[in-house]
Amino acid sequence: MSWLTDDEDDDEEYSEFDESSVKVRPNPKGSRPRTKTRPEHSDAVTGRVLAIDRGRYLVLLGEGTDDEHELTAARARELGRNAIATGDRVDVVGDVSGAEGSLARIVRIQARTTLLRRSADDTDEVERVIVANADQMLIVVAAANPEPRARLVDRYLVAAFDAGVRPLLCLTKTDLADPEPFLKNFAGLGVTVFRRRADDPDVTELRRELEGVTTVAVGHSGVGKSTLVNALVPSAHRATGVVNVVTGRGRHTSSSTVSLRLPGGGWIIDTPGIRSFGLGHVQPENLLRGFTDLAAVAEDCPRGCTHLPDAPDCELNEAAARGDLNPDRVDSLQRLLITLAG
Ligand SMILES: Nc1nc2c(ncn2[C@@H]2O[C@H](COP(=O)(O)OP(=O)(O)OP(=O)(O)O)[C@@H](O)[C@H]2O)c(=O)[nH]1
Ligand SMILES: [Zn+2]
Repeated sequence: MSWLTDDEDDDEEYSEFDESSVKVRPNPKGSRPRTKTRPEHSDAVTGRVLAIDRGRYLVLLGEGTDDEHELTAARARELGRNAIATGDRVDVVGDVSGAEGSLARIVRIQARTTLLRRSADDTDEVERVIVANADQMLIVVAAANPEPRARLVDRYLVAAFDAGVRPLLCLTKTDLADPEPFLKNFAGLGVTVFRRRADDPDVTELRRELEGVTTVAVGHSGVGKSTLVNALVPSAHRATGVVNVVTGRGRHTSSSTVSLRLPGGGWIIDTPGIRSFGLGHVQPENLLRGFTDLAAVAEDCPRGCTHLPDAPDCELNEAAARGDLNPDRVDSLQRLLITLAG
């Protein structure tokens, strides 16, 4: 069990092994090593972190080449407390053969395109990195059993927009309930929505949206995320053996974050159910990044404008009132801002 499971106690259990607990830094690039004495490691090779378990990193080298192979690595001391996340591109030295029993060393983390984080709770400024370099976040929600909660989806959306990751919404178990009333909550967001039922094997549409990019799948336990991932990646059961490669022990796969290659190219990173998705590290202004149309208008807002419905002279509210902006869209942003404030 790991910190990403649905059980908070496990969070503690894992934390002893978890090196991804770092203080918030205003500059995400601050996570790159900056020691003057850093050796060059000119022989280092770059790979993709597929999975992490107890201080061991499963790294894919030579991706897409004839020499593609996995290896297990530990972090070099010089990385200090800089967190390495699944999806990170890392520079590796030492025995990079991937041979049985070999252990390489990660000496550098390459600059990230995106970084998905969470805090333990909303007041906590200690953040944990969940996934690096994801292009998209597939938010999986069941139409019923468990009942969908707009607030939880809002929180995922906030995290995605903050991270600069494109959110997608997938409603599962549509055989159990009509998802449309729930989906009305998100109408103004312009998020692409997929509807799924496990008795329909066709995932072509969703697969097309995931091809060639890296998507992190998130969802509360029991929503049918594993069922969905297995439909997307038919060999997932074999491939999720990566966790066993890392630990050398049998371990239930859905208790750790794993990277799975999609048949048409691209990656899906499956995270176990996350119960708490603290947003203590998110700056409200960062949310606007996901709303480029609104961000342009908000440039004319007074300094420090909250953009909430009662904000004086807020250009978003005024433009919506004038009919220059879609009020649904402004509402959606405001709901997320309220989520963050509340
Ligand atoms: N009726 C119905 N049941 C489904 C559907 N998809 C999944 N289920 C069932 O829902 C339950 C949970 O599915 P999982 O795929 O294990 O859910 P999960 O989100 O991966 O849950 P964790 O493994 O706890 O993270 C299982 O009993 C599935 O058979 C669906 O489309 N319709
Ligand atoms: Zn404003």
